[in-house]
Amino acid sequence: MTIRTELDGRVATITIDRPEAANALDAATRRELVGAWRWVEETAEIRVAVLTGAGDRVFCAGSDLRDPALDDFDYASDELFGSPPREHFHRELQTTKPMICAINGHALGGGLELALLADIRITADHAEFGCPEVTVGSMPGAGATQRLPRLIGTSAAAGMLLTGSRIDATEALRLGLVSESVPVSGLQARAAELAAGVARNAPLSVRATLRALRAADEWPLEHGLELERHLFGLIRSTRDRAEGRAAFRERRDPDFEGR
Ligand SMILES: CCCCCCCCCCCCC[C@H](O)CC(=O)SCCNC(=O)CCNC(=O)[C@H](O)C(C)(C)COP(=O)(O)OP(=O)(O)OC[C@H]1O[C@@H](n2cnc3c(N)ncnc32)[C@H](O)[C@@H]1OP(=O)(O)O
Repeated sequence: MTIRTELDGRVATITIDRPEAANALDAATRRELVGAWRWVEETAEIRVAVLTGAGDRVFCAGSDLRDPALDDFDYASDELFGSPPREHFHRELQTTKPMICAINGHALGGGLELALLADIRITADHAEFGCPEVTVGSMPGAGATQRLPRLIGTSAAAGMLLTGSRIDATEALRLGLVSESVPVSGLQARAAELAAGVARNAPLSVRATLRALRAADEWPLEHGLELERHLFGLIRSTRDRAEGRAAFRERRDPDFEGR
């Protein structure tokens, strides 16, 4: 097993555990990672997930350049990614629950692309970020060409993707690629604090907010506002909204049940 999963109350942690290979993603690890993603999605008590890597040097070095099984890997035909049809395979790469990425070191290629799937990214301050695919005759294949420019701007993304150059944690913070940069010794504790801050909130409210938030990257403003209005209407009728208002009036902590 090269993907470790842990559950602490309502917080799941997924760890890429191949430090001897810079946490690179060979075929087996990819399959285990998809399985972990699905576990998060299907486990009712999980309200938020943290994705991180083993060790304190590399988060993930991307695709395993030494795995012969990947030499002619084709997403379209692979039973893992080929269905649903290729054009939707990226939908497989996101859960409906919030994902925090605790970037414990260098995030390169597919490793950066995994981090881009998260909703909140915090990094160790020694980490470097890049997509070196073009330097090894490949190209980003798990979303960087679409997600990175939306996050940091086309010019900054082009500078990284076309040269294969890396940026450090300070630059990643300045560009908004990450929201926080901390010493690696405090990274997991900070990720756990953020995760707890999400897990204590009304789960339906969090998931509705996340759904609308994710649309902001892809939808025209008017459509996004319409989605927000629609979701707001649904949340208005939940038991948890009534509980939240009652708890405020009675000066007590709310007891959210996710309904
Ligand atoms: C629902 C969710 C499911 C998600 C499933 C999967 C999602 C899709 C992800 C697939 C990826 C898509 C395609 C992707 O866009 C393409 C790529 O990623 S191409 C690969 C790009 N990466 C690189 O080029 C990084 C190369 N490595 C380095 O630059 C350095 O190794 C490092 C990472 C900066 C670390 O440097 P150091 O600390 O100095 O350590 P070493 O270099 O000595 O490495 C240690 C050890 O690890 C081995 N190693 C490093 N990188 C890789 C790698 N990419 N593949 C295989 N092995 C790697 C290195 O050889 C050393 O091994 P040793 O020699 O000690 O045996």
